[in-house]
Amino acid sequence: MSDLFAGLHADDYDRVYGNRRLLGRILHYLRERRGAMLGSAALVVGSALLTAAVPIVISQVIDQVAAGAGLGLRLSLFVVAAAVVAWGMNWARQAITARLVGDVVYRLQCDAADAALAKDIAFHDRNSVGKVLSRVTGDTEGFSSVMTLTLNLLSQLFLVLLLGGVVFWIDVDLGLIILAALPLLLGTALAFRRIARTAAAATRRVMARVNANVHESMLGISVAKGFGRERTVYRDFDGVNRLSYAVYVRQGLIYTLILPVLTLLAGLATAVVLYQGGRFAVLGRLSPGEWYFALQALGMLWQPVTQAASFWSLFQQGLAAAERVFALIDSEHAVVQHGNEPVTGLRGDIEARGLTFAYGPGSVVFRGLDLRIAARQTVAVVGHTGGGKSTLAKVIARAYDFQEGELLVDGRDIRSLDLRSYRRRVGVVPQHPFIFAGTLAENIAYGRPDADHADVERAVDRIGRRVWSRSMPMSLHDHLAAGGQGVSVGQRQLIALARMFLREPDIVILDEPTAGVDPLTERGIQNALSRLFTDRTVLVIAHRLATIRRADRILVMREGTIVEDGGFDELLSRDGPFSELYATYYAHQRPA
Ligand SMILES: Nc1ncnc2c1ncn2[C@@H]1O[C@H](COP(=O)(O)OP(=O)(O)OP(=O)(O)O)[C@@H](O)[C@H]1O
Repeated sequence: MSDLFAGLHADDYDRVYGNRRLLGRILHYLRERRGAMLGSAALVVGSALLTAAVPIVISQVIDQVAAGAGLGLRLSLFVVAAAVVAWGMNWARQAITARLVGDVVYRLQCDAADAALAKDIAFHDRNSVGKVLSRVTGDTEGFSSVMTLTLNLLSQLFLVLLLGGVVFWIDVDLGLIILAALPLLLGTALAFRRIARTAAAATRRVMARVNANVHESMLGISVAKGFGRERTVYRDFDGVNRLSYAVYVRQGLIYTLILPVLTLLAGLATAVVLYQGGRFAVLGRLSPGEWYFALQALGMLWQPVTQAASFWSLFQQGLAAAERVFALIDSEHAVVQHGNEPVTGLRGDIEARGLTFAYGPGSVVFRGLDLRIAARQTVAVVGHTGGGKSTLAKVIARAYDFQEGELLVDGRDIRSLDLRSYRRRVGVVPQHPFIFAGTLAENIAYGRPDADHADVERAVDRIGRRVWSRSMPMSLHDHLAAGGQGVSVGQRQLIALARMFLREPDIVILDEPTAGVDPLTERGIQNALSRLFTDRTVLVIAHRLATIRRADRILVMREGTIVEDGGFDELLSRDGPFSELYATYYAHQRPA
């Protein structure tokens, strides 16, 4: 069994909080709802007093009857009235609790979504969409149940203290008997606590894994179908599902032990109080009414404790869920800035000095890289796959932080610049630009929501009306689906370029698509690119001959090192890595 769970270890964003820290985080959210908490506390006191009054009054009635003093109709009516008012108070308390929990969960979901959005790309590389989704939604819901449960239990705790106090007041020895049983019960519940909590954490993680698996399978369903790999996808799912089954069964077996053990202990304690209370009553130390009250009080005392234990599974799952949400909110950013100097505009001078970057232990991409790109230069980065071209671009775009060396932009340490305003001045055009749900115009204006329709039209003009209207049959008002179904690679690139023209970044980082577009569209894209490339620094991961010809400078990357650096004609004449690359890859391309 232990091997089976070996993969379900906590990762960086899944750390285990100590109890005190976890409580502190929960209280942080409750503190803001102080008014509701106070109202709820007042109702707890009121309803507990009335609930406790009922067995006290009944014991009085019993004693009156035993003493032959009549039925005590007024006292009986009081019992009814007290029960009704206590019910009303309980209802009001639960209504306040529902509101309170709703408010806290709303805030928690906002914070979790905000944290997920603020995380750097390194985080999103390591955590699948399904995993993040299950934290922002499923885990916050899990936490809401633990809050409701805890607030209800806290209200019962007050009743427990009240009833316990009255039993002590009636007879200290009887009180001590009940008190002696409590540690036994609590000790047993606590013994289950640790093991149940570990099981609950494993359950949440395995659920996140199942969600992530289904999500990713569905994302890649067209590729899977294209290669006829549905059975493999199913087998992968089955593996995760079997693990989930095993984790759930183990959790179920642990929880089924808790309630019967606690009920057994409760039964034993009742027998002792029944026997001892009966003896005291026979000896005249207790009245029959007091004996009845002690038994009633014991029943009412066990109730919240056994309830707590029977809800233990939910409680543990909720705590584990809360822990995971807080871990997401509290996790540190991989991209760390040392300063926040605002960036209003960049000349676009980029310099790397002894730059070392690794995605993780053992995956160093470049070590001690030196590079200088002058402002307004167009630099084409070429090289075999896996050479580190995209990684260099991502580090300059500040999607990832580097480990050693320096990266200067306009002579300023990149870490001293305000991240948000720096990113605003850097435009990234990925190979497959993402299309959001919305109109074509909204997609173009994505990076500048303040842009009006005339701005969008101007951006399209800068791409070139002829190429635009030839390649884009849809109008600017047409609606596009999220993910861009029905939008071709070339169309995506044109949309992304229009986004850049609208945004006017000072540094452009562009990853050319490798998928072929027709020669006419390619020529259109190339013309648009040459307009985009003027007056700004451009780093382009080039796959097209036309692009590398247009570049001021070409960098050839191999295994994280720049093996050649120079102009097109210069490199071609050298008979080095570039001319080799040219002969095998670029020479056959038609000039655009
Ligand atoms: N997110 C990641 N986590 C870990 N390793 C990565 C990650 N992305 C890339 N790598 C590794 O870093 C190295 C450089 O990858 P990079 O994507 O920068 O190469 P590239 O030259 O852009 O390749 P291509 O032309 O295929 O896009 C490769 O060995 C790759 O496996």
